[in-house]
Amino acid sequence: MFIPASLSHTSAAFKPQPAGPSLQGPRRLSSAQRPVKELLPQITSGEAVQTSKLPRKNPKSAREAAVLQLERISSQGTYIHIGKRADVTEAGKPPVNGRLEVDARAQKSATGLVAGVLKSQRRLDHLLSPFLAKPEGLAPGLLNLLRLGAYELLVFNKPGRIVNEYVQLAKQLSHSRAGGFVNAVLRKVTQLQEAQVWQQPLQLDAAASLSDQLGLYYSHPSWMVQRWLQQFGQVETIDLLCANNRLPEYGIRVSPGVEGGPQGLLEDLQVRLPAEVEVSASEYLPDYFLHTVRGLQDMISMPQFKAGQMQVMSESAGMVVRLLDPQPGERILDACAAPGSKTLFAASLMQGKGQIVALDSKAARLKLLESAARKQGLSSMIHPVACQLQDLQQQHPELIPLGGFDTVLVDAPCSGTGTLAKRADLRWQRLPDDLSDLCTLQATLLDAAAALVRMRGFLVYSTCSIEDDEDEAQILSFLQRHTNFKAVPSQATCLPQSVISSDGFLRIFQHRHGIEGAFAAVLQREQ
Ligand SMILES: C[S@@+](CC[C@H](N)C(=O)[O-])C[C@H]1O[C@@H](n2cnc3c(N)ncnc32)[C@H](O)[C@@H]1O
Repeated sequence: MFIPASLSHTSAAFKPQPAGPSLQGPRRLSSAQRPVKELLPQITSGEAVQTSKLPRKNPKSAREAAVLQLERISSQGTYIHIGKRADVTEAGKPPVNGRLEVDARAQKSATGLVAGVLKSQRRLDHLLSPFLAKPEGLAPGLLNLLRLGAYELLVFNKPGRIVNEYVQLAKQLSHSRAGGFVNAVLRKVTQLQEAQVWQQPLQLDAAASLSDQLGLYYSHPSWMVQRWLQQFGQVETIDLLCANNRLPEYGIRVSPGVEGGPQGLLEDLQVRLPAEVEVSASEYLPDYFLHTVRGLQDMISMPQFKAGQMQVMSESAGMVVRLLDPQPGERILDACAAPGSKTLFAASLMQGKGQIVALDSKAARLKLLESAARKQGLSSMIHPVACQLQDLQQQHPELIPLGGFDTVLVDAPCSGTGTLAKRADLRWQRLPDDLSDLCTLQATLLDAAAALVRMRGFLVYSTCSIEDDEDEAQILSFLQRHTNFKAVPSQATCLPQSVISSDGFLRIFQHRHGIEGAFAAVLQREQ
């Protein structure tokens, strides 16, 4: 079956073109696709390219920085995306290889290359594999370098002379003979570039599994695609895969004290922002957020950002806080708080009155929350605690108000499948078994949280997942275990109707709403 280009909703990086050969690899290899081993047996089968060194500590160019970032992701799972401090990893620690020496522009283009390679990885590997005698034996440094070269050639259609840049990089990072190997492989890739292989539209083969074919073409793991096919059907799954491959857009929360709110800030910013920046008031939370389609780096280099007048935060996360509806004077427990964007937004709505206990099991991530709270002048309202939620009663009984908290937020650890456009690496880091482990943890956290809610108080559960098991099914199962709680349907008073499901939950899908996928439910304790 042929999927017409109009169904593909592709980004610039995935522009469909008129008909071409099937996405299944050719059955007979053309000369362009014969393994390089036949040309360079002494290299591909030898030790030289199997033992490439890690890149230097301080990269000098965007491409070298990109290899370094890809190495970090493979070895430490640390993905640094635009909008995050480049010297702090997801775990809240400085990256082991230290600061990058490249300037901000080169760093930005390195980050773009890395995200592009990660989002195209499966298809790139498939196209590279006929040229590699033993792809699994290649040192990761060299494989990542080939992926980057193939990405620039095939997706960006860069001229063939960039092959030489990758050859020099391979020699510098690895071994002089690796240069010859990279040259041979990337020369083969330029032949695929000339044949416009990347631009060929998806053609489905009835004999092969749909999830494998979509997974390969749109570079996602087949198990994820399989789940979404069951949940959404074929056409919507393709929309979802395309949405995950688009460039991410970012929400910007505007601090409450800013004169004129988001609109006022926008007018202030427009005087200084370069013309190519695309930013407007948020469609979903116009009183609190801006939405940046392009130019986040420019936004965060503005003095208003440094002065704490705006913070990077997804509008989906913002809507969870609107559901939480924090009121001045309340005692709130944010049970999975770090790095703290929801705690900070909630505190900023409480007009300086009340207290939020910001608990998280990871002390390093809580440090980020503490420093942001200081910067935003909210420290006096936020009490950070490094502790597992299940241990709070035992370890810190003094933090629990008599009768319980007015509201407890469980922003649970989850698969993050709503955030795949931003977290380009996540699709490869998640494994099918993670889902059942995460569901078990989410249920444990919900049970522990239930015991901390006061009578007639609220429990708000949220995820940035679009998986039913972690969302609706998790809540239905909680309500069966805790018959003293009831679900409170969300009203369209503080949120647009379009994000509220027929069950009354907050339900955002990236391909339907154009912002990060998320879920939230409000539950009330009745007895
Ligand atoms: C989705 S993140 C929270 C994001 C945060 N609410 C925000 O808006 O910035 C989930 C958090 O749960 C924390 N966590 C995991 N297991 C936990 C546990 N047993 N008790 C408390 N926190 C836990 C993780 O360390 C992680 O920071």
